[in-house]
Parts: sequence; C-alpha cells; structure tokens
Amino acid sequence: MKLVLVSACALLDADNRVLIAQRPEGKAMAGLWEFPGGKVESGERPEDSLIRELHEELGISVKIECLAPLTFASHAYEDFHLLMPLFICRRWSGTVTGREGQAIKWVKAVRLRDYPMPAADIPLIPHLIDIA
Ligand SMILES: Nc1nc2c([nH]c(=O)n2[C@@H]2O[C@H](COP(=O)(O)OP(=O)(O)OP(=O)(O)O)[C@@H](O)[C@H]2O)c(=O)[nH]1
Repeated sequence: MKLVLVSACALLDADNRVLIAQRPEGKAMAGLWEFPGGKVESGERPEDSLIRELHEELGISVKIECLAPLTFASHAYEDFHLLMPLFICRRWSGTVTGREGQAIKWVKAVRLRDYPMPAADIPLIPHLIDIA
C-alpha cells in the first residue's frame, strides 16, 4: 500500500477556536471539513510544506517556530495509507482567507463533531478538545 505523508495544521485563535476548511467540489472527499495542509513533496520538510500550503490556501505567513507538533493520524484508506502529522499554530501574520474558493470556519473543538470530516481526522478531535 502506498504511504502518503500529509502535513496538517490546527490554527487556533485567541478563543481557542480551530480553523477548518471545506474540500471543494471535484476533489476526492469533496464537502468534508479538514485541517489546512497538504502532501509533503519529496525533499521537503513537513514544516516547510505546511508553511507553503498555509500561504497558498489561506494567505497567511507562519514562522517555523510557531508550529508545535500535537499528534498524528495514521489511517488506512482504500487506496493509500495516510500518515498525517498535526501541528498547532497560534501565531501568524496576515488575515486568514479561503484563497482557493474553499469555505472556512472557526469552531470550538467540542463542536468539531458537528462537521463531517475525513475518517483519518476523527481520532484527532479529542486531542484538540484537551488543549482547548
Ligand atoms: N489537508 C488535509 N488533508 C487531509 C486531512 N484528512 C485527510 O484524510 N486528508 C487527506 O490527505 C490528502 C491531502 O492531500 P492534498 O489536499 O494535498 O491533495 P488533494 O486531495 O487536494 O489532491 P492533489 O493534490 O493530488 O490534487 C487527501 O487525500 C486528503 O483527503 C486533513 O485534515 N487535512
């Protein structure tokens, strides 16, 4: 089975709300809410890949020292195995904007279960509730 490495980030605002973004129509798992991030390209560090994706997807600049590891997801999808480190970040510059037409929402960690998320993300929710 192919192993796919994806870096993801839980951005937290001053009220400890978490940012989720909705996967656009036409993509795999369209409509589901996920943490911003994306595939780590070969030769790239997971942190650098995440910083690049946060800029592309949300228009914000994040410094590497503002990313802290929280936990990870390891999930067998039908066609690949996902390994996804989840970082948290409380400091960035710029205004969070859905730059690729994706809907975004700030939600309390205890409300995350109200939003359909990819299967790999479900076990991550309690970790976010713990730090809220
Ligand atoms: N960014 C992100 N991806 C997630 C999460 N949970 C999860 O299962 N994934 C999966 O991890 C992969 C992330 O890849 P991606 O966003 O870079 O790529 P993509 O599906 O847009 O495809 P493409 O870049 O090949 O067009 C997808 O298969 C996505 O469904 C999550 O919370 N955030």
